[in-house]
Amino acid sequence: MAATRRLANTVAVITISHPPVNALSSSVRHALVKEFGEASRDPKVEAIVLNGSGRKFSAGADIREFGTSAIKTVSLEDINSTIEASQKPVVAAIEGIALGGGLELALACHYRVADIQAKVGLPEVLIGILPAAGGTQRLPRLIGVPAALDVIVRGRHIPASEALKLGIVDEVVQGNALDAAIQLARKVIGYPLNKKRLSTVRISSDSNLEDFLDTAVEKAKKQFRGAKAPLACIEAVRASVHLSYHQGLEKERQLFFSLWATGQPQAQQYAFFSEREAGKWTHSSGARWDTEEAKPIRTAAVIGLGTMGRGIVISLSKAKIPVIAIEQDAQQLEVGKKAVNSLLEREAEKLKQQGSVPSSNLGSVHFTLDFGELQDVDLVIEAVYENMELKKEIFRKLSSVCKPDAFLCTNTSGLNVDEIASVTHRPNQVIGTHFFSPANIMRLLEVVRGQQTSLTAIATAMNLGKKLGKVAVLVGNCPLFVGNRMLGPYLEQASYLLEEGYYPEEVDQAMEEFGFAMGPFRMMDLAGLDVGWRSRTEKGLTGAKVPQGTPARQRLGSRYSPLADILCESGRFGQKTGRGWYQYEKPGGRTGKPDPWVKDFLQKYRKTHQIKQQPSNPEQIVERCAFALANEGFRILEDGIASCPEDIDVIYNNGYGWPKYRGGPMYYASSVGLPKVLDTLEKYYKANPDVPSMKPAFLLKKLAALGGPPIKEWRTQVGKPVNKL
Ligand SMILES: CC/C=C\C/C=C/C(=O)SCCNC(=O)CCNC(=O)[C@H](O)C(C)(C)COP(=O)(O)OP(=O)(O)OC[C@H]1O[C@@H](n2cnc3c(N)ncnc32)[C@H](O)[C@@H]1OP(=O)(O)O
Repeated sequence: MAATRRLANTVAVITISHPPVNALSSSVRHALVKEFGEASRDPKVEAIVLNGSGRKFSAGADIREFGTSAIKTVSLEDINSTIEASQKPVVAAIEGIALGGGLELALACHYRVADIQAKVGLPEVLIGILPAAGGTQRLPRLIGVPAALDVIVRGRHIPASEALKLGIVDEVVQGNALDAAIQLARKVIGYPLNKKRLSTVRISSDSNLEDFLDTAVEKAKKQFRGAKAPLACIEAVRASVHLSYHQGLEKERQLFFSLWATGQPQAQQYAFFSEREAGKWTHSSGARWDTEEAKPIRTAAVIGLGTMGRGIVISLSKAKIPVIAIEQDAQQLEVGKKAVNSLLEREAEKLKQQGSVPSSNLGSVHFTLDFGELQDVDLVIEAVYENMELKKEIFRKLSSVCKPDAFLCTNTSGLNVDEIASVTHRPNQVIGTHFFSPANIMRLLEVVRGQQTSLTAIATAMNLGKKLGKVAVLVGNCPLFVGNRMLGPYLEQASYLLEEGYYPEEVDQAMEEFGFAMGPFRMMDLAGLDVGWRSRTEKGLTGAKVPQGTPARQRLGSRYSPLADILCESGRFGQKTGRGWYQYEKPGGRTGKPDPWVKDFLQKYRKTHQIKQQPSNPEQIVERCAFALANEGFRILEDGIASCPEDIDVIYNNGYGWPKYRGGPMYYASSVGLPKVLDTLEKYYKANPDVPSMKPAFLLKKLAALGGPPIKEWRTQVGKPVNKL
């Protein structure tokens, strides 16, 4: 049964029952109509309470129904209108979650009681739509336009205590929200309900409100670059100010359909489900997320307190895992300790504001220089800088100090996990955990499986990722893994574009208008140009190891751009030195301005090398950079380094600033059309046979020959996996 009804004296309790999250599917909506109708007609019933089974009110509309005929049967807003118009008081008992349509349903009730652990919100914007069951009209009428706009446009999950302050709920209880709701329902029998019907409330407008809404539009355009849903949300809320409730509803409905027509909701909903699928890893042996048991991680250690290590310590502490933090000398330990403690203070402050007690919600952090203290920890994460010899030295030590069943993780961004594991006595317990900077904020975790990594180690690392609130994606072991490997051809194209006549700010602007959080040159300046330079020097691509007589723009017979090397040779490492592809106000400065030095340097460089200049075409910038990414993604699938295109997209959406409303590079390729992607790459490669990264991948050709099947069918075409996963 999708909803059940029982009688508690004169109060009917209607319980939504659709595990795991009580999504308001067509069958639930039908059941609600039936149960609510019967309760309303039953003369023994004087009040009605609405709750959800499994201590969850509801996660809202069933997202899988969007775009299907099921969504057209029984509209949620019709149910909401019926509830609001009820002559008997209706109380929502909110436990766990009331999100999206779930909160819209609760807003139609006359009263709302929430359990202290509950979270409420209207997160539709995060899946590319707007609250379209009256939410954009009722919430501003309840809590005012500014507060409602913040809730709707940011889509955040609001803790019950804050919801009470905002006025979204009437009561928050420590104990049983259902009992409290029944009590309240009994108490209000016979009270007038008119003021409790939000659709009847009028919002008074003034010029300040108009200015506020106009500013919100400008802010949203900058903040959400290219995403349509936040702007539609603001338009809908604006309608609540100017229009009657019913006209506002009509506007909400129109905005919903116009958003749907942009294709952004489909991409964001694909991204939503892909994230959930990433947790359901499978292994070529047949083992899966639901057959392998993760070991509990009660204590952990982090080696190295640089930027990455600090973020990882905070992540573990926020997941209530006590951490031992190690540095190599007293001075570095002191610096790291200060930085970690200041971040922890900020976290504690946030917890206090949410009404939580920091000491019981943050794991303790103990700082030491002594590896001997690691003998009892369940898991260690090494986070020193990218140097194979240093990492091996640390893993040798860990192997002899840590208890035999402790897991040893390396936070490498691309080094060989097998080589690191080879110096230990327990390569089966060694696994890559590639965090993204800042590790306490970024959601992505690449879990890198080595040849000998055990299934238990995989299950444990994936589970730890979830516990840290991250999206963990299992990938195979190859140089640079998935995300950074794809970055290679992308950055290569960006550099070639500079050689051919563009400037860093033009390439960045095109990619940022496409929706990237940051264009390639801003990204390199932020990360530090010296990182790639060091790696290229080690590989003999630049510096003293390059054989005499090698042409400046060629390595091993392929095209090579030395631009970044030349910048580094001039001491331009990016933000940290105050100069890179841009100039900054000071070393460590954040605001980059186009640099006349770079312009002059590029002009001279092009002249020296007599490079043919391309006419300016921002579309070409996007095509070359985005298709280079996707092409490498196809190769990664062929190699068995990622198990499906969805995983690659999850990595790009959560770790590399790819715009979620474009789904990810593989989804984007699919939506542009694989034959077109293939054709563009083929033309480019024919004209530039010295750029092997743009040679169309075999899998791309195979899928394009099939006419570009939907992305969910690609998996079957990948062929026999190379068993890297
Ligand atoms: C025409 C009417 C138009 C508009 C009106 C209303 C619109 C809406 O309500 S849109 C939906 C708004 N709600 C959300 O965006 C919430 C989305 N869900 C979540 O944020 C999370 O799932 C959660 C906080 C509810 C639970 O998180 P967690 O405990 O970590 O579990 P999972 O995320 O793994 O989810 C478990 C399971 O449930 C599926 N699921 C979650 N929400 C929905 C949903 N709204 N519709 C359909 N399915 C949902 C999720 O995919 C997982 O299932 P699978 O493992 O099979 O994928």
